Amino acid sequence: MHPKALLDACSELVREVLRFEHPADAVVSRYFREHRALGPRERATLAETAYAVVRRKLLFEHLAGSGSGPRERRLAILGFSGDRDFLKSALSEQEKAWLDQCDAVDPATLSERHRHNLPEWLVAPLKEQLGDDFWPLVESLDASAPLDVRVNTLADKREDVREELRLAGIAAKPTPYSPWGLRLEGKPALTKFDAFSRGAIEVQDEGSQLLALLTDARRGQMVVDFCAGAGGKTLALGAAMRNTGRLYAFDVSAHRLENLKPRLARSKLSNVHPAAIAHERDERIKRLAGKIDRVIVDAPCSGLGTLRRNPDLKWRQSAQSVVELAAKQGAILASAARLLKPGGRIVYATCSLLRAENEEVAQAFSAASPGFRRLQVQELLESARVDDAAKLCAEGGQDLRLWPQRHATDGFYAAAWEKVQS
Ligand SMILES: C[S@@+](CC[C@H](N)C(=O)[O-])C[C@H]1O[C@@H](n2cnc3c(N)ncnc32)[C@H](O)[C@@H]1O
Repeated sequence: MHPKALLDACSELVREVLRFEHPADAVVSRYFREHRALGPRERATLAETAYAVVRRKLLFEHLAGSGSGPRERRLAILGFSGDRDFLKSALSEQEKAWLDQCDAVDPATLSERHRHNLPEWLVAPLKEQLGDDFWPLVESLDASAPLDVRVNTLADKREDVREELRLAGIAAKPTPYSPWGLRLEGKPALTKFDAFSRGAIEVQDEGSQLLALLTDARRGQMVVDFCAGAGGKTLALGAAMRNTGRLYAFDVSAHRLENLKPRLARSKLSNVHPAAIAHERDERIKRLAGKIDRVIVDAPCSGLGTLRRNPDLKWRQSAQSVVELAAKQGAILASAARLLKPGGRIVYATCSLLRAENEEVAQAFSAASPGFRRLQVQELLESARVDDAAKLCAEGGQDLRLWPQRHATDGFYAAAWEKVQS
C-alpha cells in the first residue's frame, strides 16, 4: 500500500477508535472486516498506531496543538508504528518539520500528565497505593504484554509441550510462578500448531492461571465458575479436577459462553456445564445453594489491570463507573457465597488495580458475612506449589496483588474465604 494511503487509513482508524463508543479491539476488528484487502503488515501498522495514540493520548494531543491539518492525522503521524522514512514519504514538508520539532521535545520538560497519560481520577488512587512504584507502572503499561499459555495438564506435561513448541520453531520458558504456564518469545500465531488444535495449550496470562490455582478445585468436587465468560478459568479448573466432578460455568452473557464451546471441545473436558443465568440471584443459583465445594467469582470490573492490552479502558471507565462496578461486585460476591457448603472455598478476583473494586469489596463482604473465615492467599498458593508465593501477595500475605511492573502479568487481585462449618 502507498505510504500516503496507509497514513490516511491510520487517521481514519484513529478517528473511529477515539470515539470510545466501543472497545478499541472491536473497532479495529470491524475496520479490518470492512477492508479485507489489507495485508498482515498493514494491519499490524494500523492496529499498533491506533493503540499508540490511545496509550499516549494526552501527550499526543498536546503535541498536536502546534501542527496543522486534521487532528486525527496529526495524532496518527505521532503514533505511527512503521518505519520512519516510510512515514516521512507520506508527509508534506511542513508536516516533516513539525514532526522533527515534536521528536526534539525533551521528555523531562513535559508536565506529569503528558508523561503518565492517565486520566486524573485514576492518578491519585494509583499514586496513593504505589508511591515510588507509580512511574514503573506507567512505563510497564507502555510495553506490550508477553504471550503466556497454560498447558492442559490433563493430557500433557509442560516440559513436553515446551519441547514440542521448540521443534516447531517457538521458543518458550516456564512462567516464573504458575506451574502450568509457558511464556512464549514473540507473538506467534498459535492456531496453526497441533499443540493448539489438540487442546494442549490455551492462551492465558500467568495471573489468570494463578487465580485458578488459588481456587484449588479437586477431583470429584462440585465447582462453580460464577462469571465464566469465555471460560479461561473454567478450562484451567476442569483440568485441575482431572475431568471428574461437576463444574458449572455461569455467566449472564450467553454470547460470551458461546465462545467457551470451541475451547471446551479442544480441551477434551466433559465435566463442564455452561449455563447462562439471568442475574446473580437466578433460580439455578438458589437450587445449588449449600452444595458447592469451590466457587470462583472472576467479577466484572474496570479491567484497568489489562491496560497493556486494552489501553482504551482508561478513557472508557470513570470514577462513576468504578462506584457502580463496586456495588455490582459486592452483590455478585454475596450471592455466589450462598452456593458454598461448610468447609467450601470462595475466591473473589478482579483484573482491576483499584482498591475500590478489590480490598474494599472484600472487606465489606467479610464484615457482612460472619459465616465466612478469611483465608491467607499466600498459604493457599504455597499449598498449590506456587513458587515465591509471598512475592505475589500484598503485605501480610492475605491477598493476591499482581502488577505488570512487578510480576510481568496483568494486574490482578484476589481474596479467599472458607465457609465455616456449621
Ligand atoms: C472478568 S469477566 C470473566 C472472564 C472469565 N472468567 C475468563 O477467565 O475468561 C467477567 C464476566 O462476568 C460476567 N457477569 C457480569 N455480571 C454478572 C452477573 N451478575 N452474574 C454472573 N456473571 C456476570 C460478564 O458477562 C463477564 O463475562
